[in-house]
Amino acid sequence: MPSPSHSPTGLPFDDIRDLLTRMPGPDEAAIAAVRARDAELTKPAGALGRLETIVEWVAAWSANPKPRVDRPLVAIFATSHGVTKQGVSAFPDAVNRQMLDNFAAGGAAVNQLCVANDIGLKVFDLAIDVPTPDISEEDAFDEAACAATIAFGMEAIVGADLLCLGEMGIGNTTIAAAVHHALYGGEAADWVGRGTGVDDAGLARKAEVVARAVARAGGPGLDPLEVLRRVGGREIAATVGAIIAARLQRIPVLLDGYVVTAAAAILHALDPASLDHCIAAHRSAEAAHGRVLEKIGKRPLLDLGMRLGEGSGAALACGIVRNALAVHQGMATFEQAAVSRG
Ligand SMILES: O=C(O)c1ccc[n+]([C@@H]2O[C@H](COP(=O)([O-])O)[C@@H](O)[C@H]2O)c1
Ligand SMILES: Cc1cc2nc[nH]c2cc1C
Repeated sequence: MPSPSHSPTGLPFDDIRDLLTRMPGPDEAAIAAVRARDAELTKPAGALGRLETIVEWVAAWSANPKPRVDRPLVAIFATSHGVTKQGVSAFPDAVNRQMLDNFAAGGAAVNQLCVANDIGLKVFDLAIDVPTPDISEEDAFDEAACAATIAFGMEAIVGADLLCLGEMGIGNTTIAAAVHHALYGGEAADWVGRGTGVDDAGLARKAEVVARAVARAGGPGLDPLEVLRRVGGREIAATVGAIIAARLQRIPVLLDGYVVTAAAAILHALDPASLDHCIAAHRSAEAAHGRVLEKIGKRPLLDLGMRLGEGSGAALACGIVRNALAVHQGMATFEQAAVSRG
């Protein structure tokens, strides 16, 4: 007998929908404690701008009135995509495994950002040698496989107190564009960008492939989990699971670039409140990223023209979160420092 979670009846997606109805909310007492201390610190009220709301956010979603980040983690979900046979990337599929080796050897950009910011790094190989079907021809998954990959992403998140989500997968800016086109409509061309650096002909091919994939899948206007199943990919499914698991475990989340945001957009379409424990680390240079961030109501922390993926923007933003917490915890109060209040 197959287990219920591998049933072809549609049960697994219902389990995921059910989980979304049981997600914890913010810890209001922890937010109040942070605000009370902030009012005593030796600075004009509000003078640290968004650093102040970042501290409240960590308190709210870690349920800690004295918020800390001691064990931040970058999690990279890596996989391969059959859609690359349509000529939508500037790089070959072989880069996927080569970059897994590079992550393991410490040679990737994210390795150095993790060293520089004292962040743990875990890379998850999601059947990287077995690409999902080309979404312009076939659905990426059946429901059981899609739900199992979401579950894998949920299981992957253990022991961190701040989660930086990243990915690796040649062709996945096309996948993310298809997800966004299926969720938000418009023209396929509105959602494609240059990814790893395709030329004008490559960009036109991406738009045509995304249009074909979404039309084949029956979108726009599909249920969000059906969008994931039909035109998504394993790293996006696992990221959906990781975002849910982080919420259940009270771990705040930093979202990386365009591809990670596709997972967030699926959850947002299911329930906008499901992303309240997430901050957009940066706005990637991928053309449509800013538009998707607006759709999901996230103002990015950084805008450095980065378009690497692999969690690099989230790792950088982790440093800002830790700086915000250090300032909040370490500053003197007006009374302690004998500084006059205004
Ligand atoms: O997330 C982003 O904003 C982003 C923007 C451009 C490229 N990427 C990375 O580049 C790969 C996808 O690019 P492409 O051109 O192969 O679709 C994949 O490994 C991503 O991690 C990621
Ligand atoms: C070299 C390379 C490194 C990456 N890291 C994340 N996506 C990537 C894509 C390429 C091509």
